[in-house]
Amino acid sequence: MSTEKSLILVKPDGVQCGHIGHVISRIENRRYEIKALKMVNATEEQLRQHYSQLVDKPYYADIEKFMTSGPIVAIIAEGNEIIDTFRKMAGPTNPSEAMAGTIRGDFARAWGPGPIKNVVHSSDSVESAEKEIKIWFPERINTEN
Ligand SMILES: Nc1ncnc2c1ncn2[C@@H]1O[C@H](COP(=O)(O)OP(=O)(O)OP(=O)(O)O)[C@@H](O)[C@H]1O
Repeated sequence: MSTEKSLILVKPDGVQCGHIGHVISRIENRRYEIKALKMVNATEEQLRQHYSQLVDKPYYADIEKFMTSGPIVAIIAEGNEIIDTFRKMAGPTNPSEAMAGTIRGDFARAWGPGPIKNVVHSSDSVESAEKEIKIWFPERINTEN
């Protein structure tokens, strides 16, 4: 048993299409605990930190444009092995590959021009979660609680 925190973002497409509640329900139905939650407008600096492995990719400008196209909801959720499990619950990065029953399979618009719009982000490791919680919740002094 390994209790972990994950940083989950409801991306601008998820907010605009009315899926905040759906994402929260998926978290709560799985009996994960929501430790913090807020709506924010992402800054370019936050995104450069969050997507530091992708800033050199040709599609980074698309990511930035998409992620600043509207508010996002940032959530810290905690639970047993939440990191791997929630990524399975979200489905693959490309929503056209995501099965029904996953968040992206159920709520993302699978095809269309422009950047991949896939409703949610969630941390991919304990280290990423710690880094991402600091980016999106800098006001939290003690991330242990
Ligand atoms: N080939 C691509 N073309 C356009 N956008 C992409 C591409 N690959 C990834 N992205 C965008 O960059 C984001 C981060 O990609 P990453 O490979 O980290 O996938 P992920 O971990 O499933 O997504 P996220 O980090 O947002 O949860 C994706 O969610 C998507 O919006």
